[in-house]
Amino acid sequence: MKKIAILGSTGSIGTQTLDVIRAHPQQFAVEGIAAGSNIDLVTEQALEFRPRLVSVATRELADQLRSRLPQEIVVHYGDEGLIEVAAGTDADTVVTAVMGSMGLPSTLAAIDAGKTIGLANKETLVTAGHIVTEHARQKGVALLPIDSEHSALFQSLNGEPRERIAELTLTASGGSFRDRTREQLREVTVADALKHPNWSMGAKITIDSATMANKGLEVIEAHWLFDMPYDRISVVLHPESIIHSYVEFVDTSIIAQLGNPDMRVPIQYALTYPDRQPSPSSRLSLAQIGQLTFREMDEQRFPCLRMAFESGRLGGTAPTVFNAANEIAVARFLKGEIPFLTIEDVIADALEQHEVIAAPDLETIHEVDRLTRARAASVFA
Ligand SMILES: NC(=O)C1=CN([C@@H]2O[C@H](COP(=O)(O)OP(=O)(O)OC[C@H]3O[C@@H](n4cnc5c(N)ncnc54)[C@H](OP(=O)(O)O)[C@@H]3O)[C@@H](O)[C@H]2O)C=CC1
Ligand SMILES: CC(=O)[C@@H](O)[C@H](O)COP(=O)(O)O
Ligand SMILES: [Mn+2]
Repeated sequence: MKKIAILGSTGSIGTQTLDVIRAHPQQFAVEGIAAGSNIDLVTEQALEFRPRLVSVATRELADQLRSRLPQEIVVHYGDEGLIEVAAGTDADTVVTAVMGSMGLPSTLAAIDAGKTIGLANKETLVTAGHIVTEHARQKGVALLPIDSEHSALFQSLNGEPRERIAELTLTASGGSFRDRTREQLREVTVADALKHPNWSMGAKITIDSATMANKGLEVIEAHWLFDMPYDRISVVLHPESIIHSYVEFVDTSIIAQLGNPDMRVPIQYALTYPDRQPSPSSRLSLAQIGQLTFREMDEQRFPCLRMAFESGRLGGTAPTVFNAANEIAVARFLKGEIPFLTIEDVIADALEQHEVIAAPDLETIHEVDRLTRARAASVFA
């Protein structure tokens, strides 16, 4: 029986991870779950899966939760609680499914405790990729991708050595506004932006898909996960989200992973790896789909992707700034404080004013993240 802890159990990835576990009760047990403030759902989850540890965002929520749960389930809260669920249980695998670089300390704690990581929280790798991968290397811990594109690349690579790889290509759906002109983007609403054509996901990543920042974060994520230089990572528009990404090898062969857009498949693969198990996901019929389409990526149309590539190539603290500015800009857009196109202005402003620091330590990353957030919160008000 594999023991699992989930950071962000009440979110889109967290609930789908529990769906996978529910479908395989003989194979998985839940050791710990951490959530933010959805107290009703986390109560239900704790009563159903009986983890040893549960954590929520605040002391008040923890007090409420304790009164709803049997005594043997220990309830923690706050940043320490999240770290306790990441590192303080007997879990073999920790699924990192909180949103944003707030997931960095708990991901590092899980790695340092020797846990296999099912990595959904891409922002941790973007903000501190060299530190996360170095901790994993030193501890001999696997970072198993959950992000659909990276799971596809991981499956397509199938352990082939780096020198046989010519290029990694990430597919991009184009998000909610893929067929709108930049002029039309001036008027879009939050409700429009939250309508992703293919995937049902949390709000922040859905906006990232619409700005193409998601693909930018994923390029940097691929760089760190697969130790690949940026000039051997590319992005192609693929509106159907059926080919989840592909690898071209040096002999020109291309190997791809395909499937209906359903996150339970990559989540399950990270939990069962290297095994495969039946999935409740619907089977893909290419004959029914008829055709798959592809388009060249236009970096003028999607400047967030260009800025992500630039940040990745600059390295050091540049991706930290890209990520922090994006997180704040998206939160402001979701609150109705700034228009959609200002998201990219906030990121561009943050990158322009930042002097990149090479090989930053953790303290420097935290400080750059903090300063970037402070500026991004008030610029273009
Ligand atoms: N959704 C998807 O299909 C995909 C997501 N990802 C990545 O996975 C990550 C999660 O995304 P997604 O599931 O969509 O996000 P959601 O917004 O749906 O979920 C975020 C989770 O984090 C929890 N959380 C918030 N604050 C805290 C806190 N202080 N302590 C502990 N937990 C907290 C939330 O709890 P609560 O709701 O209780 O407040 C919720 O469980 C992101 O990094 C995203 O980029 C990657 C690929 C696909
Ligand atoms: C499901 C998943 O992995 C998301 O990151 C998804 O890739 C978003 O799709 P696009 O960013 O391609 O719109
Ligand atoms: Mn993805």
